[in-house]
Amino acid sequence: MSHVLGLELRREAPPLLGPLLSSFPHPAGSWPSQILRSNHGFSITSLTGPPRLLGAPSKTAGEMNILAPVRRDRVLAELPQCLRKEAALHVHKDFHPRVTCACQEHRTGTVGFKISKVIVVGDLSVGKTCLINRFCKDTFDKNYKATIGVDFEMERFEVLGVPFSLQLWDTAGQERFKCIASTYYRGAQAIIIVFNLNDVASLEHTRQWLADALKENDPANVLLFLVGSKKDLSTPAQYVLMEKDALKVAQELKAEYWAVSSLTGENVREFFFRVAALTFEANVLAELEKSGARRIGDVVRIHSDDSNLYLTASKKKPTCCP
Ligand SMILES: Nc1nc2c(ncn2[C@@H]2O[C@H](COP(=O)(O)OP(=O)(O)OP(=O)(O)O)[C@@H](O)[C@H]2O)c(=O)[nH]1
Ligand SMILES: [Mg+2]
Repeated sequence: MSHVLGLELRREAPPLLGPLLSSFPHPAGSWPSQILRSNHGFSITSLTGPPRLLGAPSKTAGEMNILAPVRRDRVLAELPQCLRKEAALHVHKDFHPRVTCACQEHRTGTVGFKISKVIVVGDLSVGKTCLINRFCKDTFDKNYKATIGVDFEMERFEVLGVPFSLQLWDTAGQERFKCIASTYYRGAQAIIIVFNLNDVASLEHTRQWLADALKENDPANVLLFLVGSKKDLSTPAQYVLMEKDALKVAQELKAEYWAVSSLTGENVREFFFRVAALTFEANVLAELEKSGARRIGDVVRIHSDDSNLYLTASKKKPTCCP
């Protein structure tokens, strides 16, 4: 047994734990992944005081319950549809045929063991924390408590019969905590940029939030979502006006547009299911491309066109199922 950075480690790891934890939350991709990539077969048995930075996530591995079974209401058998066709990552009715086929034939590689990182950014008080809490805990707090640095939630899904996990990173919108939060941007597979549907300045600022997040991530490998929050506070007429502007920004950013209310729950579940489904789809396509390239012993493409689904999903013909 050994202690590394406050983690009590034991050899004899269950085989699934390595890949699961290889993307465990960590500042700038450092500690747990290094431990678990060391091929010694470690497993985490308890946490004896991991390094606590100001603003670092408050949860421990035990609290995260990383191996929790998938809840019945997190099972996706079909592709959830976009909100607005004008600003969607793609508008296909079903999952990519290659993805469906791979899932049926159990050829999804390591996708079922991976945790995909999703970061949520946007101005202070736009409702990022409430959005995550509405989905993950089905709660809503009307009192504003600023997020200090970052926090995260884990959500387990089953997509087309394959387990799939999202790590939702809730970041601080307040300027003074921004530099802490931005150290957690790296390695995101999806970026959710939130603005307040009742505050046009927060929509304007989404460009800067995205630019900052993309400093740490390859634009070709992330899915973008632009989310208008607090829909319950707009009258229908106000909403229509704001939506017009928001759709333009979403098209400019190549992001999929959503409008939600964490107070009423409107569109919250639909939105996160869409995020899970599209992230899963991109992961499986990338995995298939990787294994295909390996099989023919040719060039391994690192950047999959399919992972950037905005308007490009129909570029390739499926090679397995019709
Ligand atoms: N009416 C209404 N209020 C909301 C909604 N979502 C959030 N709020 C309120 O807006 C305030 C800010 O919400 P938070 O979720 O804490 O905002 P945040 O974006 O996480 O803020 P920072 O952590 O400072 O970046 C709180 O008082 C919430 O109750 C919503 O959908 N409708
Ligand atoms: Mg917050």
